[in-house]
Amino acid sequence: MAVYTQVSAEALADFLTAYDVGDLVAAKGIAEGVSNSNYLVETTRGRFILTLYEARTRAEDLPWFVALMRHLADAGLPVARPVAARDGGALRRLCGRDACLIEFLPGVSLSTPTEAQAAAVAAAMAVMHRAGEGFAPPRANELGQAAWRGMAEAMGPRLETISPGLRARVMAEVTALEAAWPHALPGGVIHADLFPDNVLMLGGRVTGLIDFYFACNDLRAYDLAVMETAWAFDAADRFLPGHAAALRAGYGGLNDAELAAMPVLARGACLRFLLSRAQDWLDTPASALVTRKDPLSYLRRLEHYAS
Ligand SMILES: Nc1ncnc2c1ncn2[C@@H]1O[C@H](COP(=O)(O)OP(=O)(O)OP(=O)(O)O)[C@@H](O)[C@H]1O
Ligand SMILES: N[C@@H](CCO)C(=O)O
Repeated sequence: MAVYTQVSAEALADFLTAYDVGDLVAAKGIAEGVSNSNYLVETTRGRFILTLYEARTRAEDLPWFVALMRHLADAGLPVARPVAARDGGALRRLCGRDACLIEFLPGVSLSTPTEAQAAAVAAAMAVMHRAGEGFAPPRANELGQAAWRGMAEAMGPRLETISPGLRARVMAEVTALEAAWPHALPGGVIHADLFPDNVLMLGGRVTGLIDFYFACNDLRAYDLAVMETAWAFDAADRFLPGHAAALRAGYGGLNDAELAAMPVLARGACLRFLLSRAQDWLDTPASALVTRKDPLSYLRRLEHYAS
């Protein structure tokens, strides 16, 4: 359950007085998510999401994320707008954490999206990429290709406790991708984590793109490759070619170099999530309330592309 920081009703009511959002009616913690604490807050004026940023999200990056969310919402995308307090700021402190009150968006996250739903989200991603063209300054991808060797080496032999042979497999992949990475493809602002649990939908309509806390500047086609690794496999890690084709068709407009690079980009995406999940796996005790995501699911997806 992703409520690391407990907020009392008194503290929340006091926090809300900084905003022009009415009075507190109800609040409850949201179980989904692993990185930050989220509450659904209802006031006399409507519903909001309150996010308290935990250790993984760096405080100095928050103004960039807030500005990006506003920029994309202004461009007409279904992105939640951070609410400005009476003093104009969107970021405040609450219970010792940086906190942000965010517009509530309707919709639900899908556990088994259809091909048509995957295509609709990829189309929304293409619009998001175009809308990001006017956004500055750039923000480097801290979990991008240049970071993978360091992440793998920092875990070193501990990778073997997840699965025997994992360390050598990961290091070989790091080296292979260093040689094959297509650095020259078109770049821009990307979401970098657009998994089904970061999209809200009502039927075939995309009603929310959420969780921009890994957003950065990187290769646009890499963003689509991240989507493919998350949307085009079933729960048993079997590849779903129809979903992959729907994603590419929905996104549209990939040039020949991007299309040719997709298998390498998807291998990179698999390695990125294998590495971050392995970090979480090793750093989170099995007894913690947060559900650890399985790194080996991403090893199986990696082998689909590497074999
Ligand atoms: N703007 C919003 N409108 C409606 N619901 C939202 C909104 N933002 C977040 N949620 C809900 O809160 C849940 C957790 O949000 P989010 O995915 O941002 O958390 P997180 O801990 O940062 O995520 P992650 O596990 O991907 O790191 C979502 O699954 C969704 O149910
Ligand atoms: N979407 C990620 C978690 C946040 O990076 C995963 O499934 O591993």
